[in-house]
Parts: sequence; structure tokens; C-alpha cells
Amino acid sequence: MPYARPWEACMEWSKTYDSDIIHLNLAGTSVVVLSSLEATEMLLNKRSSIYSDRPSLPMVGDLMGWNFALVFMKYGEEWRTHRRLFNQEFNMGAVPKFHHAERVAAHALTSDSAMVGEVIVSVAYGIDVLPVNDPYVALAEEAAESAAGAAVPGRFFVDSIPVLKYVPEWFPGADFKRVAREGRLLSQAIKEIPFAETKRRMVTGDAKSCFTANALRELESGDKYYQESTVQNVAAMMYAAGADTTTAALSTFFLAMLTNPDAQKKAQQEIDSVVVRGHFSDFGDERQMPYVAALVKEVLRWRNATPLGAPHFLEVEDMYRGYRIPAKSIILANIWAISHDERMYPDHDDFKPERFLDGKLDDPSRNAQPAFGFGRRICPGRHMATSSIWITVVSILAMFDITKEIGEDGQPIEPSYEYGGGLIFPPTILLPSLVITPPRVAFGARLCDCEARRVLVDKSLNQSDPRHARPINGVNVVTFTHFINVGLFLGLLPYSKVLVIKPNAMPLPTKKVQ
Ligand code: HEM
Repeated sequence: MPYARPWEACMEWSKTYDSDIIHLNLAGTSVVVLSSLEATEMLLNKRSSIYSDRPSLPMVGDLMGWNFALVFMKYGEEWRTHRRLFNQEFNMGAVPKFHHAERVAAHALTSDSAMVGEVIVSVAYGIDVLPVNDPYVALAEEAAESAAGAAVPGRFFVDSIPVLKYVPEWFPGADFKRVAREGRLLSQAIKEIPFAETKRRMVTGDAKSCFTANALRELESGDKYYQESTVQNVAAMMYAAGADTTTAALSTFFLAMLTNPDAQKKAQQEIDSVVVRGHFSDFGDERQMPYVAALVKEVLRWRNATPLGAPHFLEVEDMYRGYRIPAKSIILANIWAISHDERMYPDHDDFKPERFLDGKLDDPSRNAQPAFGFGRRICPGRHMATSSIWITVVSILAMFDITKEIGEDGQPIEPSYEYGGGLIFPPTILLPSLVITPPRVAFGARLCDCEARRVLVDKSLNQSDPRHARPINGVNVVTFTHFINVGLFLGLLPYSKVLVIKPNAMPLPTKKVQ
């Protein structure tokens, strides 16, 4: 099983063997990869009573300490209790209660500074994050990367031969034990540090309304189906699952805008035709912006943030279309292959929001958004993730043009198009080729079709020093701050993210809007 982009290898095998069901034998572990919507819906949705378990992954679960996390939990009573508490917070009807935090974060992203992880840290723990290099956001990202990288089936032998977990760290070839020890520190930290901080604030009376404080208060007020440890686990899961996935999707959005200026223009025209002058766009505008909605769906389809989803597990033998699926198989939904199925998505590698406009792909009887997985394990954060991405996309596009940076040779710099590995799939090193051209609007006010005042993306890593920002037509300086996490995860891929857009303290233009 290749570590780099295994979803593409599986898709290729599927084509080579002309089958949407591929069986792999990974050191004795049976892995079945499903590469079509038909097969995934039939097995993971319709037969969800037997396909909703997760495999035991000794590396990420026992050794790295992630057994507490809903996403890795075995299907059963404990999972049900955790999932119920999660759904209570994130079901579709509950999502509007996050709109305020999402709106604030998206607007801050365009006018001041904010991090993508801000919403989830505030929803889970009521903690306000620092504008740059916030330790809570950094911890969530590092921990999520560590778990997502280790959970790829076939990545570690110990997952196939669990007895290896007893091998001491000094034993030749047992480097996985060092990786596990380091990962364990992160899983403990993500679970304990922010939770302890919220509890401390509850004692001093400073805790803000948030999932942790509210669930703990309810617990004090009477008999509940959950315990304090459930609240702690669920909060840590939100925190770990929410930050990296949404960041990966937004990074893909920037890549898509860089490489598809026509789509960007169309979305901006739609936004300009709807948003009232002098106002930010808001959730109420959603229905009037079908193209932007389609663009968000295409971002999630074109480069899925989680191309292999999370592994499901089949305890008992099953038959499907004449194939015997062995008991104790890991089942992977190849979301990448499904989202790039030429039959459903002609010209699948092109970024074309239009494909979602005629509504045919939105058939409610089908899983129109495979990006969020399947069956009873479908992503419970999907409604919140979609609304967070929507408000960020609409706020950024209302105010900025995103174009390729021009190199010293006068030619546009092409983005690298490279992506990271693991279960979460973010574009790497996107930023050196990115230019944000404000202001389509004066901040807080709406579009002024002022001539392109090309302003700067600061290519340097020094985010806060205005000397690095380069005003092109005078007046305006905006620093697109970026953050490169060069921590080589498991000695593998350098990794960068779009985190902050930050105008500096210089006054913004007050050009009159006609
Ligand atoms: C673009 C953003 C996101 C994407 C693409 C995404 C995708 C996924 C996928 C593919 C799965 C596995 C589903 C399966 O097993 O079939 C999953 C599970 C999960 N996601 Fe998300 N997710 C996103 C955002 C979020 C957010 C914001 C949260 C929390 C607030 C979240 C919480 C979870 C949890 C807890 C699970 C495990 C569910 C279970 O095992 O029962 N996700 N997600």
C-alpha cells in the first residue's frame, strides 16, 4: 500500500482490473477498497448494520492513545453515547448557533486576522485564539496530522501483527515505538490541556458559553446519559477533527481560485449582485447564490480533504454481486475515485462548479456529497464544516482577487499542485505563488470596482513586519500572512497552510463607490 496518495493507486488498480471492488492482502489483513458510489451506498449505507464498525488500529489507538476518539471507536454502546452527544451539538438544526462564531472568524479573516481553527476552538472550549501562532490551534493541527498519518491502513506492521506493540523501543526496527510515544504525548495534550483550561475558567466564573462548559453544567444539574469523560473525549474530537479538515478544504479553495480565474469571476459577480452595498454577505444570502454553493461543493469534490475517508470494518462475512467479502475486512470507501468517476463527473479533473448547478447531482436518495463519508459513521461535523467554508469563501471573494504571483522573469508563478499525505489531504506550499489583490471592497464596505491596485503578498515568512509587504500602486498594504509548519511529520512531508490574512495598520483607501 503506497503511503503517498494511496487513493490514486487504488483507483488505478480499479481501472486495471475493471472492478469497483478491489481486495488487498496487507500482511494478512484483508482490505477491501470500494471505488464507486453504487458499491459504497449499497454496503456502507444500506448494510450499515454490519459495516459501521472501525478496525482496531493498535498503532493509532493503543500506542498513540487515540482510543478515546469517536472516529476510531469500535461500533457499540460507547460509540453511540459519544455520537449522540456530538449530534446534539452539530445536527443540522443546531448549526445556526455557530453562525455568529463562523461569521466573526470569516470577517476577521478578511479584515484583521484570524485562524481557521478559531471557530472550532471557540465552539468546543470557549477559548479565544491568538491571531497568529495560537498554541491551541497549533496543538490541534499537530495532533490531527499525527493521528491521520498513522491511521492509513498498511502504514504500520503493528496494525497487522498487534503483538509487535510489546516490542521495546530500543529493538532494531522498532522506530514505530518512538513515533507512538511522541504521538501519545500529543493525544494526551489535546485531550487534557484545553479541557482543563475551560474547567478552570468555570471555577473562576470566566468560562464562555461553549460545548464543554454547557455539557458539564448540564451534567451537574441532573442525571445524564453521558459522563464527564464523554464530554472531554467529544470536545477533543471536535477540536482534532475540525481544524485540519476545514483548513485543507480552504487551502484547496485558494488553489482552485488561483488556477480557475473564470470560476472566481463568476462567483464574484454573483456575490456582487446579491450583497447589499456596505454590508458583508451573510448566511441569509445563501439561497440567492447558487453558483457560490456549487463552487463550495466543487471544492469538496475536486480535491477531497479526506480521500480515503476513515476505515470501516466488517466483522462477519458478506456477499455482494457474487463477491465474497471476508469476515474481519477493513473496508475503505475511495472517496477520491468516487468523486472522480467520469460517469458522474465528466472532465472530472477540471474545476467546474457548473456541474452542480442543474441539481441532478443533488438527488436526495443518493449520497451527493461523498466527501463526508457514508452510513452511520458519516461525518457529524458536515453541516458546520459546510457553513464555515461557505461564509469564508463568500467573504474572501467579496473582497479579494486571488491571482498568481508574478515572478522576477515577469511570468506568473505556477502553484506546486502538491498535496500532503495521510488520511487528511492538504495542498502543500501553495502560498509562494499566490497574490491577493484587494480591495475589491474597502473593508467593511462593498465592492468598489477600483482599478486593480495590486498589492502584495508577502513572500517572506516574517509575517508581522510591514517592511516585507509591498504596496504596488501606493496606498494599500495588506499582508497575507502565512504559516509554514515545517515539522516533518513522521519524517515525511513538509506542510504549509493558509491561515491568516492580515491587513497591517496602514489606513485603507476610502475611494468612493459609484
Ligand atoms: C471539510 C471538512 C470535513 C471533511 C471533508 C470531513 C470528512 C469526514 C469523513 C470522510 C469522515 C469519515 C466518515 C466515514 O467513516 O464514512 C469523517 C468523520 C468524522 N468527522 Fe468529519 N469532516 C470534516 C469536518 C469535520 C468537522 C468540522 C468536525 C467536527 C466539528 C468533524 C468531525 C468528525 C467526526 C467526529 C467523525 C467520526 C464519526 C464517527 O466515526 O462516527 N468533521 N469526517
